[in-house]
Amino acid sequence: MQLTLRDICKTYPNGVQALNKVSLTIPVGMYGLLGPNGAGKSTLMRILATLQEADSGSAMLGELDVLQRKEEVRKTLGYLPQEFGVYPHASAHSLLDYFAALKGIAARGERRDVVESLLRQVNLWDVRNQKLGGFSGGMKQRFGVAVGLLGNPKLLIVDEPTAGLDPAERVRFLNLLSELGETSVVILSTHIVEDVSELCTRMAIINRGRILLEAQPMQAMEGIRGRIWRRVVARDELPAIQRDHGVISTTLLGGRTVVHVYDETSPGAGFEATEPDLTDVYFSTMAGHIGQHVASAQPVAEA
Ligand SMILES: Nc1ncnc2c1ncn2[C@@H]1O[C@H](COP(=O)(O)OP(=O)(O)OP(=O)(O)O)[C@@H](O)[C@H]1O
Repeated sequence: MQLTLRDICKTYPNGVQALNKVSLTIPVGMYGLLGPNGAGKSTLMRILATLQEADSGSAMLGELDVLQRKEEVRKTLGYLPQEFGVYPHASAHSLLDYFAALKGIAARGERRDVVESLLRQVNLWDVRNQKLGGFSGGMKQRFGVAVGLLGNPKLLIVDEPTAGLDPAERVRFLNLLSELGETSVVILSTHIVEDVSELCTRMAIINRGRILLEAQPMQAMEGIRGRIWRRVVARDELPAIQRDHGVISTTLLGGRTVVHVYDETSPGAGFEATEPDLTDVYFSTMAGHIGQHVASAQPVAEA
């Protein structure tokens, strides 16, 4: 089973074209959708979660038409939005039980078992009777995952999940997600490159409503090997370097500026070749050095 998107378009009434002919093939596993703020990620996630209409295009989950058969999709869908509003006075146990009932798990015994096993899975069983209002951001996220997993979804949509999590909670959360990618299509929308490089076997980069690159992270990094050059520069050298070279990113390291340049050959003295990481893939794509035509030229092997 896979999720196949074809030419999905969405323009908001104010004229913003949030999605422009988005086509993707998303197999079972963890799939990263990476892009900057305003790229269109949330719009696409909401459309796939049946919360918003596309103007045109199609989305098929196996044989199921996601854009038309909304009721059926909802039965097999888990959605973890950017902001997960919880009822602060409800306990984790009572609220999950309530959501389970809404999801159609009617028999009380079955519901009790499902709720217990999910709370254990997300490591909230010990605090099940505490009020959600007192939970940390990470605990709320994990509670959101438990809600998203009700009914064993075939399609799980996770929108910018790690924003605001401290490093330990983030690791715990990503580990939890990676367990899920074994049997379902899991789409992780994020602007954090590390979330994708740590978790996803496949990914796409989106900007201004367009898919710029569809690739496997490892292959994409391999594809730009030998073309990423690094140089540590003084701040006043930066404008000249930006003018003369294809600078894809500048970062600070211990107060110094580190420049990464995309070039087929050495850009000159002072630059050293560096092992590309997914951040280089991301910025090379955003700068237009690599893109759809490059990725599609390579056969995509099964993960
Ligand atoms: N309801 C709306 N009405 C008008 N424009 C909207 C609406 N929702 C989003 N947009 C615009 O559509 C574009 C895509 O927004 P979207 O929220 O899908 O991006 P995103 O990639 O999820 O960004 P972020 O990471 O900031 O949430 C942006 O230009 C945004 O301003």
